[in-house]
This record gives sequence, structure tokens and C-alpha cells, in this order.
Amino acid sequence: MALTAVVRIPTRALLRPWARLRDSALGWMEPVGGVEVSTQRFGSQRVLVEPASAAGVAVMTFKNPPVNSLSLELLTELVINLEKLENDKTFRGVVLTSDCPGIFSAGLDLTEICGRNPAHYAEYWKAVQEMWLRLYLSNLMLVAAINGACPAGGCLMSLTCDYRVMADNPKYAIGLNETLLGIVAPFWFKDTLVNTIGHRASERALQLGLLFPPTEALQVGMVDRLVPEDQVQSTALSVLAQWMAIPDHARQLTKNMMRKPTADGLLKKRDEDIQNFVSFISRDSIQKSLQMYLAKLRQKKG
Ligand SMILES: CCCCCCCCCC/C=C\CC(=O)SCCNC(=O)CCNC(=O)[C@H](O)C(C)(C)COP(=O)(O)OP(=O)(O)OC[C@H]1O[C@@H](n2cnc3c(N)ncnc32)[C@H](O)[C@@H]1OP(=O)(O)O
Repeated sequence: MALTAVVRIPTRALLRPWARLRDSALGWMEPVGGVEVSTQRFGSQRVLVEPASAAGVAVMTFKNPPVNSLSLELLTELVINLEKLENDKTFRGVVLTSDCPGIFSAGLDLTEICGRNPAHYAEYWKAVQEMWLRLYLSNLMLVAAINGACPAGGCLMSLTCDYRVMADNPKYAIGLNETLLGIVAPFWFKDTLVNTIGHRASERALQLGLLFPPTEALQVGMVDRLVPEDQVQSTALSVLAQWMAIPDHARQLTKNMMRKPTADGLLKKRDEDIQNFVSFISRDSIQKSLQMYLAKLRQKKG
């Protein structure tokens, strides 16, 4: 159902974005003259986008059951919806979260990188690159509300955000566990992790394929805050409200200064990276490892 109500935001708040926090605390969200803010819910089959009650904020929820694996479709929908939010200048911040109970995202969809042909691997990898580039360089403030397990590609996705709030449930874990599957995290996964937790901790985590339970993830700096499960989204929204107090132009330029060199590393050799991926993933030994890993996952229930 489309919600088409329109809220008017005072122009002064748009010119002085940091004033919004204070103003909203004073309950200024009365319709007054100014710029129109759409409160329309949009999205697609696997990605739902809903404006939050705070002006300028949206919640993007992934709903690709059972485990929010990053299928080609999910990746494509994610990028399209992010672009929509970026083009709608009324949005300044987005919370990324999951609709799958106990799982933020299981990472790359193993069925996309196992038993397919080279053309498919190339198309898929391009979509993975695109997801990372768009999220990592987004001008929007992104906060990950990690409400469940967050391995591999799921962890990468959360690492592109500006802040991570995780559910304090020892059943959940987060990390780049690629080596456990017999595969290798590419250099831009590695760079994203190094930029978050530093070189030494990344080297250890990557070689051992560590999946950190929440307390350890907080200690190592992989997530920024732990909260009870039912407060993950509300905390992410309140973190965004604090970030909204910073003038956009200054924050965006700073984010770009911090991240562009890392993104350039991939932008300069996207095609080469795709070729490396295709030849690596097509190897018989790698395909065997992936098949065994998938079979183990499937057997778990039996
Ligand atoms: C020289 C260098 C060159 C560079 C080369 C690059 C190489 C490649 C780099 C690849 C980079 C990233 C890799 C990834 O992201 S791979 C994915 C890694 N993900 C995982 O290891 C997580 C696996 N899943 C789990 O651990 C668990 O499923 C869970 C997420 C903890 C949830 O547990 P659960 O008990 O709630 O659910 P479960 O019964 O396990 O699963 C339900 C069904 O979902 C299927 N499934 C799970 N994960 C995936 C997945 N990632 N892709 C596809 N399908 C998945 C699982 O098989 C079950 O299916 P079914 O119901 O039995 O049919």
C-alpha cells in the first residue's frame, strides 16, 4: 500500500540541517510552509523502504528469506532503492536492517557462485562490486541495524555503513569467514575491514575466518554498539538523529576523503577484479569446496 501523505519541513531546517534535531525535539513537525518531504513507502520484492518518523530518515529492510543471501536480484534491488533514496534530496540517512528473524544476511548467495557458468559469475561479481561501491561511497548516512547473524558478504555490507548497532545475542556472529569456505576475501573486502578494525586485527580475522560473537565484535571495533535485540532498530535511528546534527556538506566531504582512496582501488581495476574472480571461482577445487560447504549447510537440518 502506498502512503502518499506529504509533510512540509521548514526551509530553515533544510538550510541548517543540524537544526533539525533540536527542532524535532521541540515537535516542529507540524505542516508549515517550506519544502515537501515525501513520506511514501516504496521498495521492491526483496527490499522495503519506509520513511521513518524522523524527517529525512528511511529504513531499508531486506526480505529475501530464508537467510537474506545476496542473490543477484537482492543486490540489484538494493542498488536501485539506494539510488532512489539518494536522488530524493529529502533523505539524509538510512538504517539498513533485515526482515529475516535472527539473520541480518548470510552473505553472498552460494547458489550464484556454485555450479554456474563464467558469464553468470562475471555478471554476479559485477553486481557485488556495484553494491559495495554504491554503499561505501554513499552520500547518505548509513547505519546498520544488525539484528542477527552477519557472515561474509553480510558483514561486508554492514562494514560499508557509517555505524553498526548489533543485537547483543551470543547466538549471532559477524565476520569475514571466507577462508572457512576455502575461498579468499578479495582485496577490497580486506581494505574495508582494515579501515574499520586496523591491519593486525584484520590479518588475524581474515586468515582464521573469524566470526566474532557480539561482545568480541565490539571489542575489536567491528561493531560500534550492542543493544538488546528489540532495541536494535530504535537505537540505529537515534544514532542517525545524532549524526543528522552535522552539516551534510562537511560530513559528506569528510566521508569521501576517508573512503575514496579505498574505492579507487577497485574502480581502477574493476574488469581485472571480475576476471580474477571468474577464474578463481571456476576452479574445480574451489567449486568442490563450495559444494561441500553448501551440502553441510543443507544437511544441518536432516
Ligand atoms: C586470488 C583472489 C581472487 C579473489 C577471488 C574472490 C573469491 C570469492 C570471494 C567471495 C566473497 C564472499 C563470500 C560469501 O559471502 S560466501 C557466503 C558465506 N556465508 C556463510 O558462510 C553463511 C552460511 N550460512 C550460515 O551460516 C547459516 O545459514 C546462517 C546464516 C547462520 C543461518 O543459519 P540457520 O540455521 O538459521 O539457517 P540454515 O538452515 O543454515 O539455512 C537455511 C537455508 O538457507 C541456505 N543458505 C544459508 N546460507 C546461504 C548462502 N550464503 N547462500 C545460499 N544459501 C544459503 C541453507 O543452505 C538452507 O537451505 P535449505 O533450506 O537447506 O535448502
